Amino acid sequence: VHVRKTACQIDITCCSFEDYKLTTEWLLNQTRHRPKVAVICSSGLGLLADAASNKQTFRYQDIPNFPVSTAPGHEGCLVFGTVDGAACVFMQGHFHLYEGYSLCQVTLPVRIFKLMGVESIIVTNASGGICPDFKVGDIMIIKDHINLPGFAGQHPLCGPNDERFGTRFPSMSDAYSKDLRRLVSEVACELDYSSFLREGVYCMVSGPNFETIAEARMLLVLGCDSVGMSTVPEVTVAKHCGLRVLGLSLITNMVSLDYSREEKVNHDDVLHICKTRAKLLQKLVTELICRLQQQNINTN
Ligand SMILES: O=P(O)(O)O[C@@H]1C[C@H](O)[C@@H](CO)O1
Ligand SMILES: Nc1nc2[nH]cnc2c(=O)[nH]1
Repeated sequence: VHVRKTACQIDITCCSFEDYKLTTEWLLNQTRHRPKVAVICSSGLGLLADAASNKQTFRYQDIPNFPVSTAPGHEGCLVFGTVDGAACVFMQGHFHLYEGYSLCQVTLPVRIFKLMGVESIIVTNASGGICPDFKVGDIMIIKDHINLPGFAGQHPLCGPNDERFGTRFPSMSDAYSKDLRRLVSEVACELDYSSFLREGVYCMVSGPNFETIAEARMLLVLGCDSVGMSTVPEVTVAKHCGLRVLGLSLITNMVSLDYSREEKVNHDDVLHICKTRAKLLQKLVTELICRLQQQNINTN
């Protein structure tokens, strides 16, 4: 892991291809699992890994080059296991800009998954609802995103491009796989989730503060349906290296658009809603992985 200067002379920590390879080989030497699906579990959603069997767990602090989770509600464990015979890897907790990590560190696991042979990645997060039709507890399939830090140069692909991962100028017009979105909506309908299933645009802000009312109003005008502090860097890097991406966002609070509203959002409430909805999300993600596995069997 190296420290280098960006064009504006900010020190950023970044990784070389050899760093990614070293961590990948270290993990592959410790486990027999060869996952095709990776799941990033956000704040309070580590439980998504509980449905896996034959589990093997590594603490982030024990994995070479891995950052450690400092955000409350993030267990900081990498869990390998099988779901309905499909080998998967789950990140129980992920990394955020507001923790002081560079976007290279935030996205490091995604490139390791790629080198391991992962093909599809399911990214989850907790977010605040901007769309007035949304309700707390809704599950939003991410259709698209707005990379607000990226507009200001905080972008995980800034710096020298390594062609072994992907092209210098990747397209992001189809960042979230249409097939996976269709499949997850079918699964959600069968599970009778339609009354709280949404689809929309997720906007990333750096955090760590929640939005001012003026910022929330601006996000509404910009076409955002929900806002959070993660996901976009991981998705951008996943898309860059050719992974199929599905994003699921749990609406944990409604963002205030009104100066007269007294209610204030806080992280404990976010974690509480995650806890109450984690089982539902777990069922959805597990069923989706089973379907992907069946499709694989049928197409091979
Ligand atoms: O890890 P995610 O993005 O799901 O967590 C959200 C954003 C902040 O980390 C935190 C705010 O409560 O929840
Ligand atoms: N930025 C932001 N992140 C969140 N994560 C969960 N809720 C929120 C929210 O209201 N705003």
